[in-house]
Amino acid sequence: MAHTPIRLLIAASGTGGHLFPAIALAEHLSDYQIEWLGVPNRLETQLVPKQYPLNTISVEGFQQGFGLASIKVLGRLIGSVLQVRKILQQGNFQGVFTTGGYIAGPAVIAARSLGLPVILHESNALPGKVTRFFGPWCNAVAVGFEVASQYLSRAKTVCTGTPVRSQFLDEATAASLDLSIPEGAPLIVVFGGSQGAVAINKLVRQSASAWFDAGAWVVHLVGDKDPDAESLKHPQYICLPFYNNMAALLQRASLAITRSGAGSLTEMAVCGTPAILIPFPFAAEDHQTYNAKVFTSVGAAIMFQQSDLTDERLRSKVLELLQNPEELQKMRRAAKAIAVPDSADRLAQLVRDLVEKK
Ligand SMILES: CC(=O)N[C@H]1[C@@H](OP(=O)(O)OP(=O)(O)OC[C@H]2O[C@@H](n3ccc(=O)[nH]c3=O)[C@H](O)[C@@H]2O)O[C@H](CO)[C@@H](O)[C@@H]1O
Repeated sequence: MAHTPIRLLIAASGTGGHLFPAIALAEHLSDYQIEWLGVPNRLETQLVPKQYPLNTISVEGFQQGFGLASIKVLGRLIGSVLQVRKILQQGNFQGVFTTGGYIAGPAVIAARSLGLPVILHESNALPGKVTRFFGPWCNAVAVGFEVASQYLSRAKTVCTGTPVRSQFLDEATAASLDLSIPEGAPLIVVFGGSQGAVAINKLVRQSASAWFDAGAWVVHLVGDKDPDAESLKHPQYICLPFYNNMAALLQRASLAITRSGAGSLTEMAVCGTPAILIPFPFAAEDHQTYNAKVFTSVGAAIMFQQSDLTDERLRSKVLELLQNPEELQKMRRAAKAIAVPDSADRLAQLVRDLVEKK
Protein backbone atom coordinates (compact mmCIF):
# COMPACT_ATOMS: atom_id res chain seq x y z
CA MET A 1 0.00 0.00 0.00
CA ALA A 2 1.52 3.35 -1.02
CA HIS A 3 1.80 5.73 1.92
CA THR A 4 1.50 9.50 1.79
CA PRO A 5 4.86 11.31 1.92
CA ILE A 6 5.76 13.29 5.04
CA ARG A 7 5.31 17.05 4.55
CA LEU A 8 8.12 19.20 5.97
CA LEU A 9 8.38 23.00 6.02
CA ILE A 10 11.96 24.31 5.86
CA ALA A 11 12.39 27.81 7.29
CA ALA A 12 15.76 29.06 6.01
CA SER A 13 16.35 32.56 4.77
CA GLY A 14 18.72 35.35 3.92
CA THR A 15 22.29 34.19 3.35
CA GLY A 16 24.08 31.29 1.67
CA GLY A 17 25.15 30.24 5.17
CA HIS A 18 21.52 29.72 6.16
CA LEU A 19 20.27 28.33 2.85
CA PHE A 20 22.90 25.85 1.65
CA PRO A 21 22.83 23.52 4.71
CA ALA A 22 19.03 23.40 4.42
CA ILE A 23 19.24 22.62 0.70
CA ALA A 24 21.75 19.84 1.46
CA LEU A 25 19.36 18.39 4.04
CA ALA A 26 16.45 18.57 1.60
CA GLU A 27 18.52 16.54 -0.92
CA HIS A 28 18.71 13.81 1.76
CA LEU A 29 14.97 13.75 2.37
CA SER A 30 13.99 13.06 -1.21
CA ASP A 31 11.04 10.92 -0.12
CA TYR A 32 9.55 13.91 1.76
CA GLN A 33 7.32 16.62 0.31
CA ILE A 34 9.26 19.75 1.17
CA GLU A 35 8.15 23.37 0.97
CA TRP A 36 10.20 26.42 1.89
CA LEU A 37 9.50 29.34 4.17
CA GLY A 38 11.35 32.57 3.45
CA VAL A 39 10.87 36.28 2.97
CA PRO A 40 10.47 38.14 -0.32
CA ASN A 41 13.57 39.72 -1.95
CA ARG A 42 16.18 37.66 -0.12
CA LEU A 43 18.62 35.06 -1.51
CA GLU A 44 16.09 32.22 -1.11
CA THR A 45 14.20 33.51 -4.16
CA GLN A 46 17.34 32.75 -6.22
CA LEU A 47 18.97 29.80 -4.43
CA VAL A 48 16.15 27.49 -3.37
CA PRO A 49 15.62 24.86 -6.09
CA LYS A 50 12.29 25.28 -7.85
CA GLN A 51 11.10 21.83 -6.77
CA TYR A 52 10.51 23.24 -3.27
CA PRO A 53 7.59 25.70 -3.40
CA LEU A 54 8.55 28.95 -1.63
CA ASN A 55 6.07 30.45 0.85
CA THR A 56 6.99 33.98 1.93
CA ILE A 57 6.09 35.96 5.02
CA SER A 58 7.09 39.45 6.13
CA VAL A 59 9.56 39.38 9.02
CA GLU A 60 11.95 42.03 7.67
CA GLY A 61 13.69 43.94 10.47
CA PHE A 62 12.64 41.50 13.16
CA GLN A 63 16.18 40.51 14.06
CA GLN A 64 17.36 44.08 14.68
CA GLY A 65 14.61 44.57 17.20
CA PHE A 66 14.97 41.18 18.78
CA GLY A 67 15.38 41.40 22.55
CA LEU A 68 13.83 44.85 22.80
CA ALA A 69 10.43 44.61 24.40
CA SER A 70 9.05 47.06 21.90
CA ILE A 71 5.40 46.83 20.99
CA LYS A 72 6.29 47.18 17.34
CA VAL A 73 8.59 44.13 17.40
CA LEU A 74 6.07 42.08 19.32
CA GLY A 75 3.30 43.09 16.93
CA ARG A 76 5.44 42.07 13.97
CA LEU A 77 6.32 38.76 15.61
CA ILE A 78 2.66 37.94 16.34
CA GLY A 79 1.77 38.83 12.75
CA SER A 80 4.45 36.49 11.37
CA VAL A 81 3.49 33.68 13.74
CA LEU A 82 -0.10 33.87 12.49
CA GLN A 83 1.10 33.75 8.87
CA VAL A 84 3.26 30.67 9.55
CA ARG A 85 0.45 28.92 11.46
CA LYS A 86 -1.83 29.40 8.46
CA ILE A 87 0.80 27.97 6.08
CA LEU A 88 1.39 24.98 8.38
CA GLN A 89 -2.32 24.25 8.79
CA GLN A 90 -3.33 24.76 5.17
CA GLY A 91 -0.36 22.73 3.94
CA ASN A 92 -0.88 19.87 6.42
CA PHE A 93 2.77 19.96 7.41
CA GLN A 94 4.03 17.39 9.93
CA GLY A 95 7.18 19.14 11.07
CA VAL A 96 9.46 22.16 10.70
CA PHE A 97 13.19 22.40 10.10
CA THR A 98 14.99 25.72 10.45
CA THR A 99 18.55 27.01 10.26
CA GLY A 100 17.95 29.85 12.71
CA GLY A 101 18.03 33.60 12.04
CA TYR A 102 15.02 35.93 12.00
CA ILE A 103 12.75 33.44 10.23
CA ALA A 104 13.22 30.86 13.01
CA GLY A 105 11.34 32.75 15.77
CA PRO A 106 7.92 32.76 14.10
CA ALA A 107 8.52 29.29 12.63
CA VAL A 108 9.32 27.75 16.04
CA ILE A 109 6.43 29.45 17.87
CA ALA A 110 3.90 28.60 15.14
CA ALA A 111 4.97 24.96 14.95
CA ARG A 112 5.08 24.40 18.70
CA SER A 113 1.71 26.10 19.18
CA LEU A 114 0.30 23.52 16.77
CA GLY A 115 2.11 20.66 18.51
CA LEU A 116 4.41 20.02 15.53
CA PRO A 117 8.03 18.92 16.01
CA VAL A 118 10.76 21.47 15.22
CA ILE A 119 14.41 20.77 14.56
CA LEU A 120 16.75 23.78 14.52
CA HIS A 121 20.22 23.57 13.01
CA GLU A 122 22.83 26.04 14.26
CA SER A 123 25.99 26.12 12.19
CA ASN A 124 27.95 28.71 14.18
CA ALA A 125 30.34 28.03 17.06
CA LEU A 126 28.60 30.80 19.02
CA PRO A 127 24.89 30.18 18.47
CA GLY A 128 22.84 33.18 17.34
CA LYS A 129 20.49 34.99 19.74
CA VAL A 130 17.43 33.44 18.12
CA THR A 131 18.86 29.94 18.61
CA ARG A 132 19.79 30.64 22.23
CA PHE A 133 16.31 31.99 22.94
CA PHE A 134 14.17 29.52 20.99
CA GLY A 135 16.47 26.47 21.23
CA PRO A 136 14.85 25.12 24.42
CA TRP A 137 11.44 25.19 22.66
CA CYS A 138 12.68 22.93 19.86
CA ASN A 139 12.58 19.14 19.90
CA ALA A 140 16.28 19.17 19.04
CA VAL A 141 18.99 21.68 18.23
CA ALA A 142 21.56 20.18 15.87
CA VAL A 143 24.92 21.93 16.08
CA GLY A 144 27.63 22.18 13.46
CA PHE A 145 30.46 22.52 15.96
CA GLU A 146 30.52 20.64 19.30
CA VAL A 147 31.60 23.81 21.10
CA ALA A 148 28.20 25.43 20.38
CA SER A 149 26.46 23.07 22.82
CA GLN A 150 28.03 24.83 25.78
CA TYR A 151 25.95 27.94 25.02
CA LEU A 152 22.73 25.89 24.74
CA SER A 153 22.56 24.15 28.08
CA ARG A 154 18.73 24.32 28.23
CA ALA A 155 18.23 22.83 24.76
CA LYS A 156 18.48 19.22 23.58
CA THR A 157 21.59 19.46 21.45
CA VAL A 158 22.98 16.90 19.04
CA CYS A 159 26.25 17.43 17.17
CA THR A 160 25.60 16.60 13.51
CA GLY A 161 28.12 18.86 11.80
CA THR A 162 26.82 21.16 9.08
CA PRO A 163 25.63 19.57 5.83
CA VAL A 164 27.28 20.55 2.58
CA ARG A 165 25.84 20.11 -0.88
CA SER A 166 26.65 16.72 -2.41
CA GLN A 167 29.18 17.99 -4.97
CA PHE A 168 31.55 18.95 -2.11
CA LEU A 169 31.75 15.29 -1.09
CA ASP A 170 32.67 13.98 -4.51
CA GLU A 171 36.40 14.39 -5.11
CA ALA A 172 35.83 14.15 -8.84
CA THR A 173 34.07 17.54 -8.73
CA ALA A 174 37.46 19.27 -9.12
CA ALA A 175 37.50 18.09 -12.75
CA SER A 176 34.39 20.17 -13.45
CA LEU A 177 36.19 23.47 -12.82
CA ASP A 178 35.44 25.57 -15.89
CA LEU A 179 38.18 28.18 -15.31
CA SER A 180 41.39 27.80 -17.28
CA ILE A 181 44.09 27.54 -14.67
CA PRO A 182 47.24 25.58 -15.60
CA GLU A 183 47.48 22.21 -13.90
CA GLY A 184 49.91 22.29 -10.98
CA ALA A 185 49.92 26.09 -10.63
CA PRO A 186 49.34 27.21 -7.03
CA LEU A 187 45.82 28.60 -6.79
CA ILE A 188 44.65 31.17 -4.24
CA VAL A 189 40.88 31.51 -3.96
CA VAL A 190 39.55 34.69 -2.41
CA PHE A 191 35.93 35.07 -1.41
CA GLY A 192 33.90 36.79 1.24
CA GLY A 193 30.88 34.75 2.19
CA SER A 194 27.85 34.71 -0.03
CA GLN A 195 27.87 38.50 -0.45
CA GLY A 196 31.52 39.38 -1.08
CA ALA A 197 33.85 41.35 1.20
CA VAL A 198 34.98 44.74 -0.09
CA ALA A 199 37.68 45.14 2.62
CA ILE A 200 39.30 41.79 1.76
CA ASN A 201 39.03 42.59 -1.94
CA LYS A 202 41.04 45.77 -1.43
CA LEU A 203 43.81 44.06 0.59
CA VAL A 204 44.07 41.30 -1.99
CA ARG A 205 44.35 43.71 -4.93
CA GLN A 206 47.15 45.54 -3.06
CA SER A 207 49.02 42.30 -2.39
CA ALA A 208 48.47 40.09 -5.40
CA SER A 209 51.35 41.13 -7.69
CA ALA A 210 53.90 39.44 -5.37
CA TRP A 211 51.84 36.23 -5.50
CA PHE A 212 51.69 36.37 -9.32
CA ASP A 213 55.49 36.78 -9.37
CA ALA A 214 55.69 33.63 -7.23
CA GLY A 215 53.74 31.77 -9.95
CA ALA A 216 50.35 31.69 -8.20
CA TRP A 217 46.97 32.19 -9.81
CA VAL A 218 44.21 34.04 -8.04
CA VAL A 219 40.48 33.45 -8.42
CA HIS A 220 38.81 36.41 -6.76
CA LEU A 221 35.06 36.28 -6.06
CA VAL A 222 34.38 39.93 -5.40
CA GLY A 223 30.61 39.98 -4.77
CA ASP A 224 28.35 42.56 -6.39
CA LYS A 225 28.99 45.60 -4.19
CA ASP A 226 32.62 46.42 -4.92
CA PRO A 227 33.03 49.63 -6.96
CA ASP A 228 36.66 48.72 -7.79
CA ALA A 229 35.88 45.15 -8.82
CA GLU A 230 37.32 45.59 -12.34
CA SER A 231 40.45 47.51 -11.36
CA LEU A 232 43.03 44.69 -11.33
CA LYS A 233 44.04 43.02 -14.59
CA HIS A 234 46.63 40.26 -14.85
CA PRO A 235 46.89 37.06 -16.92
CA GLN A 236 47.00 34.99 -13.69
CA TYR A 237 43.97 36.73 -12.20
CA ILE A 238 40.33 35.73 -12.64
CA CYS A 239 37.76 38.04 -11.11
CA LEU A 240 34.07 37.12 -10.87
CA PRO A 241 31.19 38.51 -8.80
CA PHE A 242 30.01 35.03 -7.69
CA TYR A 243 30.89 31.49 -8.68
CA ASN A 244 28.48 28.59 -8.53
CA ASN A 245 30.90 25.67 -8.55
CA MET A 246 32.58 26.38 -5.19
CA ALA A 247 33.10 22.66 -4.61
CA ALA A 248 35.45 22.36 -7.61
CA LEU A 249 37.22 25.58 -6.71
CA LEU A 250 37.83 24.69 -3.05
CA GLN A 251 39.02 21.19 -3.97
CA ARG A 252 41.50 22.67 -6.46
CA ALA A 253 42.66 25.59 -4.24
CA SER A 254 46.09 25.60 -2.61
CA LEU A 255 44.89 28.26 -0.18
CA ALA A 256 41.71 30.24 0.48
CA ILE A 257 41.53 33.77 1.83
CA THR A 258 38.07 34.36 3.19
CA ARG A 259 35.66 35.35 5.97
CA SER A 260 34.78 32.75 8.59
CA GLY A 261 31.09 32.16 8.00
CA ALA A 262 30.10 28.68 9.12
CA GLY A 263 29.11 27.62 5.60
CA SER A 264 32.44 28.45 4.00
CA LEU A 265 34.36 26.87 6.89
CA THR A 266 32.39 23.65 6.71
CA GLU A 267 32.97 23.40 2.97
CA MET A 268 36.69 24.09 3.38
CA ALA A 269 36.93 21.38 6.04
CA VAL A 270 35.29 18.82 3.75
CA CYS A 271 37.52 19.82 0.82
CA GLY A 272 40.64 20.11 3.02
CA THR A 273 41.32 23.68 1.91
CA PRO A 274 43.99 25.50 3.97
CA ALA A 275 42.78 29.00 4.81
CA ILE A 276 43.62 32.47 5.95
CA LEU A 277 40.53 33.64 7.81
CA ILE A 278 39.55 37.27 8.31
CA PRO A 279 36.36 37.27 10.42
CA PHE A 280 33.70 39.80 9.36
CA PRO A 281 34.20 42.45 12.05
CA PHE A 282 30.53 43.46 12.16
CA ALA A 283 29.04 39.97 12.43
CA ALA A 284 26.57 39.62 15.31
CA GLU A 285 28.44 39.20 18.62
CA ASP A 286 31.65 38.65 16.63
CA HIS A 287 30.52 35.06 15.98
CA GLN A 288 32.86 34.67 13.00
CA THR A 289 35.87 34.90 15.35
CA TYR A 290 34.43 32.00 17.39
CA ASN A 291 34.02 30.02 14.15
CA ALA A 292 37.56 30.79 13.04
CA LYS A 293 38.97 29.63 16.38
CA VAL A 294 37.57 26.14 15.81
CA PHE A 295 39.89 25.95 12.80
CA THR A 296 42.93 27.81 14.15
CA SER A 297 42.90 25.73 17.33
CA VAL A 298 43.60 22.56 15.33
CA GLY A 299 46.02 24.19 12.90
CA ALA A 300 43.66 24.13 9.89
CA ALA A 301 43.75 27.89 9.37
CA ILE A 302 45.44 31.14 10.25
CA MET A 303 43.32 34.03 11.50
CA PHE A 304 43.85 37.75 11.16
CA GLN A 305 41.50 40.34 12.59
CA GLN A 306 40.68 42.82 9.84
CA SER A 307 41.69 45.77 12.06
CA ASP A 308 45.25 44.40 12.44
CA LEU A 309 45.73 43.28 8.88
CA THR A 310 47.76 45.29 6.41
CA ASP A 311 48.44 44.45 2.77
CA GLU A 312 52.08 43.91 3.77
CA ARG A 313 51.20 41.29 6.43
CA LEU A 314 48.81 39.49 4.09
CA ARG A 315 51.29 39.54 1.20
CA SER A 316 54.12 38.05 3.26
CA LYS A 317 51.98 35.44 5.05
CA VAL A 318 50.68 34.12 1.73
CA LEU A 319 54.17 34.07 0.21
CA GLU A 320 55.46 32.21 3.26
CA LEU A 321 52.73 29.57 2.87
CA LEU A 322 53.24 29.24 -0.90
CA GLN A 323 56.91 28.53 -0.24
CA ASN A 324 56.08 25.90 2.38
CA PRO A 325 54.03 23.11 0.78
CA GLU A 326 54.51 20.86 3.86
CA GLU A 327 52.82 23.47 6.05
CA LEU A 328 49.92 23.71 3.56
CA GLN A 329 49.68 19.93 3.57
CA LYS A 330 49.54 19.90 7.38
CA MET A 331 46.73 22.49 7.32
CA ARG A 332 44.91 20.45 4.68
CA ARG A 333 45.02 17.34 6.88
CA ALA A 334 43.93 19.28 9.96
CA ALA A 335 40.94 20.71 8.05
CA LYS A 336 39.89 17.26 6.80
CA ALA A 337 40.19 15.87 10.33
CA ILE A 338 37.45 18.17 11.65
CA ALA A 339 35.11 17.67 8.68
CA VAL A 340 31.85 15.78 9.20
CA PRO A 341 31.24 14.41 5.70
CA ASP A 342 28.12 12.46 6.69
CA SER A 343 26.51 15.46 8.35
CA ALA A 344 23.51 15.54 5.98
CA ASP A 345 22.79 11.87 6.74
CA ARG A 346 23.05 12.48 10.48
CA LEU A 347 20.76 15.50 10.30
CA ALA A 348 18.26 13.75 8.01
CA GLN A 349 18.12 10.84 10.45
CA LEU A 350 17.46 13.22 13.36
CA VAL A 351 14.63 14.87 11.40
CA ARG A 352 13.14 11.48 10.50
CA ASP A 353 13.35 10.28 14.11
CA LEU A 354 11.54 13.32 15.46
CA VAL A 355 9.02 13.98 12.70
CA GLU A 356 8.01 10.37 12.00
CA LYS A 357 7.87 9.37 15.65
CA LYS A 358 5.08 11.89 16.25
C1 LIG B 1 27.97 38.27 7.35
C2 LIG B 1 27.38 37.19 8.18
O1 LIG B 1 26.91 37.42 9.29
N1 LIG B 1 27.41 35.98 7.60
C3 LIG B 1 26.81 34.83 8.26
C4 LIG B 1 25.96 34.05 7.25
O2 LIG B 1 26.73 33.47 6.25
P1 LIG B 1 27.21 33.86 4.79
O3 LIG B 1 26.27 33.38 3.79
O4 LIG B 1 27.61 35.30 4.76
O5 LIG B 1 28.56 33.01 4.74
P2 LIG B 1 28.87 31.47 4.79
O6 LIG B 1 30.33 31.40 4.83
O7 LIG B 1 28.16 30.75 5.89
O8 LIG B 1 28.29 30.92 3.41
C5 LIG B 1 28.73 31.41 2.20
C6 LIG B 1 28.25 30.45 1.15
O9 LIG B 1 28.26 31.10 -0.10
C7 LIG B 1 28.92 30.25 -1.04
N2 LIG B 1 29.49 31.07 -2.11
C8 LIG B 1 30.24 32.18 -1.81
C9 LIG B 1 30.79 32.93 -2.83
C10 LIG B 1 30.57 32.53 -4.17
O10 LIG B 1 31.01 33.16 -5.14
N3 LIG B 1 29.84 31.41 -4.41
C11 LIG B 1 29.28 30.67 -3.40
O11 LIG B 1 28.58 29.66 -3.66
C12 LIG B 1 29.94 29.49 -0.23
O12 LIG B 1 30.34 28.33 -0.92
C13 LIG B 1 29.15 29.23 1.06
O13 LIG B 1 28.31 28.09 0.92
O14 LIG B 1 25.38 32.93 7.94
C14 LIG B 1 26.32 31.99 8.47
C15 LIG B 1 25.52 30.85 9.10
O15 LIG B 1 24.72 31.33 10.13
C16 LIG B 1 27.24 32.71 9.47
O16 LIG B 1 28.23 31.82 9.94
C17 LIG B 1 27.89 33.89 8.80
O17 LIG B 1 28.72 34.57 9.73
